[in-house]
Amino acid sequence: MENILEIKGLNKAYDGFALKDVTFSLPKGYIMGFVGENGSGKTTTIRSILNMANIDSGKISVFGLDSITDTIAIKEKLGVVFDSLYLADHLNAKQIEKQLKPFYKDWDSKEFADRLKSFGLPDNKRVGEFSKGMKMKLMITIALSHKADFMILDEPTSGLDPVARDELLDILAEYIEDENRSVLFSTHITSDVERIADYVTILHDGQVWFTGTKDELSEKYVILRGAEEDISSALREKCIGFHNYRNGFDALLSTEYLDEVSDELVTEKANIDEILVYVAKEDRYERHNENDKV
Ligand SMILES: Nc1ncnc2c1ncn2[C@@H]1O[C@H](COP(=O)(O)OP(=O)(O)OP(=O)(O)O)[C@@H](O)[C@H]1O
Repeated sequence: MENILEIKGLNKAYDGFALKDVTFSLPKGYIMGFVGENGSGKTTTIRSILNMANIDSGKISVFGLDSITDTIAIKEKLGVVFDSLYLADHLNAKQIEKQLKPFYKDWDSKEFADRLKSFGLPDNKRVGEFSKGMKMKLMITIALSHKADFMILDEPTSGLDPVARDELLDILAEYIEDENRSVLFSTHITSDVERIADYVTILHDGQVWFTGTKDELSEKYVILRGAEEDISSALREKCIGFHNYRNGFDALLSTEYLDEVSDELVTEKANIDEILVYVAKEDRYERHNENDKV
């Protein structure tokens, strides 16, 4: 399977935060949801892909091209949607087209006009007066008009109402129907990932905690519940985000340890939101223990 995006051993340090050996890839024809707690490094990774951050080490390829030396060729076929509009507020869509067109070999004015119409976007209103959903649609219109084969969206659905979100997800799902195209989108709304993504990458504290298909993720972890006396200390050690409360405990467990689960304990499927919460709890638990040692 051909990869549209390959990130290998990406390291990027800021004061107090670092992306550590970030490695994942996205095949052509698929949508990847990019998730992780606030400050886990999603935007920094996206900025690294776009050559907007000076990476310390690692290699990033987009369409098989190098993200640093082939930036111009990559931009020709890459559509970028940020949650804040990067276009001049005082211009209308028509004027924006005029500005952008010279930068793209394959700019398609008919596609631009047709998309504006189908998205119900006026071409004579200043984009500064657009709603958030309208701005998202305009950025997507631009990506489609220069025939982008890969769309990277940083939190595209945050702040959209449920109807606009639903519409945006439909647009992305339709976009990859042409099997040569892919989408990478970061989000905190994991139900959007459950709904349209084929692949998921979970970033935690600057590191890839999981990358793979959504099915692999849901097969890899379960929630384990029960009374504390029914779990062996060996199995408890293997739990992620173990949390005990008055009537028992819950934790995330890798399915590779299912044969160690006693009959008294209960397992349940875990959704992405739940997985993220257990991963964060594990971290808090470790930190708490470190504090205990001091
Ligand atoms: N230019 C910068 N200079 C210094 N630190 C930075 C810079 N950009 C990001 N950081 C730090 O890097 C860390 C990761 O930030 P990043 O925006 O990549 O996370 P994120 O996963 O996108 O977060 P969120 O979900 O809250 O948007 C944060 O601690 C942030 O303060």
